Amino acid sequence: MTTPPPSPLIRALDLTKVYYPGAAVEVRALGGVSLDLFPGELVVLLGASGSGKSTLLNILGGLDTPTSGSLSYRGQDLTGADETTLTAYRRENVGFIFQFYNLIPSLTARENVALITDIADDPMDPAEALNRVGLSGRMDHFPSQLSGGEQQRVAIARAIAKNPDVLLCDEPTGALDVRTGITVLSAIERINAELGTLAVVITHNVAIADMADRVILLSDGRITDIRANATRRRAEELEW
Ligand SMILES: Nc1ncnc2c1ncn2[C@@H]1O[C@H](COP(=O)(O)OP(=O)(O)OP(=O)(O)O)[C@@H](O)[C@H]1O
Repeated sequence: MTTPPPSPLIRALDLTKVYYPGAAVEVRALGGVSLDLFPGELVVLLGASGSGKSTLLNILGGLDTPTSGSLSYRGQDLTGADETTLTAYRRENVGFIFQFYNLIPSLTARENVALITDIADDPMDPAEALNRVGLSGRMDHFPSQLSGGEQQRVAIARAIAKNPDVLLCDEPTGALDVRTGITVLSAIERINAELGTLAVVITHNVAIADMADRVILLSDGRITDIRANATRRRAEELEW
């Protein structure tokens, strides 16, 4: 008897995205992307600047809608969903991390995380979320009292505190030096391992691809290769 393949958590079929930034100007950011993402995997989305990585991630997370194609989450079709449905999808299932941390300067690390846990259905304690990213000793610090890497880890704690199934990370180390970037990638790796959160990490840094289960290469709005790493390198071992 053969084991049936696992069901994808997110399925994207033939996604296109066309922007019209000015009269008679058309930018085709995605040219037909099909992709299955599975529970618990760590995926790196690799591509040059302008290849469509952020556009794809934003559509996968319900922050943006495709021009054509379809998107489903756990078999629920989200294509053409209204803003209320997409907001519920994001709020219940998706944590986002961006290059810049977007923390509220007048709130402590714990309070920044609590902003989310206060409105989530089944959140973890803010202290637990901060502990999971190695910041148990920094809970009552304000963002200005934290390093860039620590601020990004607060942002990760905020993203995971609502127990999402999906963590979407857009250039999470883009503003950080190598050493600090690695502490941030280690935190993402730990969340993926301990909570089984599907993690998708956008980067243009080839070295980061080694920490993934699968690497998806994007070029000119199309997937040009999907490869599985036979073994994953630990974030701690990465160099660039
Ligand atoms: N709101 C928009 N209006 C017009 N064009 C856009 C818009 N957003 C993105 N684009 C264009 O779509 C293409 C893909 O952009 P996207 O930001 O997805 O690429 P990226 O791979 O994430 O790039 P980077 O690594 O530089 O962030 C680019 O040519 C970009 O200029």
